[in-house]
Amino acid sequence: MSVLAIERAVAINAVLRASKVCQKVFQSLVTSDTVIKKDRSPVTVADFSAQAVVNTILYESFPNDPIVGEEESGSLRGDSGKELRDKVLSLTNTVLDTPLDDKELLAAIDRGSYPGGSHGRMWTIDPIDGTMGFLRGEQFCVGLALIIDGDVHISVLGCPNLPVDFKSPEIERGCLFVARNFSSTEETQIHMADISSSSAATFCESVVPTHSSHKEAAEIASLLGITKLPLRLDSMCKYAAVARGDANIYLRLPVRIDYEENIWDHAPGFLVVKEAGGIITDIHNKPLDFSLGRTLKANKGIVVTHSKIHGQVIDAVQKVVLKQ
Ligand SMILES: Nc1ncnc2c1ncn2[C@@H]1O[C@H](COP(=O)(O)OS(=O)(=O)O)[C@@H](OP(=O)(O)O)[C@H]1O
Ligand SMILES: [Mg+2]
Ligand SMILES: [Mg+2]
Ligand SMILES: [Mg+2]
Repeated sequence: MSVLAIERAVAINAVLRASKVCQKVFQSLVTSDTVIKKDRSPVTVADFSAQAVVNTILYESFPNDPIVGEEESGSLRGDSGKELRDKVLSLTNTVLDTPLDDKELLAAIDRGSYPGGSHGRMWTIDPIDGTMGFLRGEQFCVGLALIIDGDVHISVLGCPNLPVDFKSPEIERGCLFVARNFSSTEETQIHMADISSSSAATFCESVVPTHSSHKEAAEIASLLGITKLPLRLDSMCKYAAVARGDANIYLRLPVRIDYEENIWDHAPGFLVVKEAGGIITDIHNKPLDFSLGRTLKANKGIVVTHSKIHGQVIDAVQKVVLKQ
């Protein structure tokens, strides 16, 4: 059996079940299923439930592994949280083999409170990445990664709404990306599209302009001679799109100087791209450092490309963003 084969299988099971939760909610979401967090971002019953599902499944197999998860159970507690808690609980129990009670649900969600760091094993989970895309009925994903001593070793991205083929999106949707170790006959190996000149590239960016500067991305595209329209996708589906050749560049350009990217927003996508042959750095051309806690404190922004054009793209990014 290959290295970390059990972790890989458990992670796939966890992400598939959490993706099922998201799909169930997706068809019947109402306003009261969503709360606005302190940073004014939304979180839905599906985010809480998907985190409870993943954390429960991880705990069954790896009770000693800490978890860095996006969500916490504060708004599900007490009398004020009862309505939401009941919804999250019944949703969670539709996909688990052994049902949880109230207390176990809250404990499962809060098992994601690990502060992160540079030593040993830890999982990181984004139960729904692209919650705004999820609410719009567009792209979102469930992202899970295993980090050991600061390096990402396993990652799984469940993308329930992603077309299997962008050329015919109406035919089939729903993709699961797994890194690393291509293994079975049911899996298809993906690669970055080969490209030698950045002018021929398609670039990916966030849908929401407060998550990544559209204006600066357009200036970078113009410097590189790119004429194709950007592919705007919510969530780590952007990493997946670049990894399988739908696009060639993913730019995440800081809008706020004080914003630190979360490790769960990038570790799962990072390994999918890396294994498909891509290069991932920040706008300073520094490698991403997942060993510094819950955020990528030492990095600013994200630049993902094929190795052949990474230098050209970084030069353009630095001219526009850093005025170098
Ligand atoms: N200011 C700022 N800058 C950069 N990133 C931010 C910012 N604010 C929030 N976030 C995080 O963005 C995550 C989703 O962004 P995406 O680019 O993947 O999707 S989107 O197109 O913007 O919806 C989103 O992840 P989810 O909360 O899991 O959806 C946030 O963690
Ligand atoms: Mg969020
Ligand atoms: Mg996210
Ligand atoms: Mg999220």
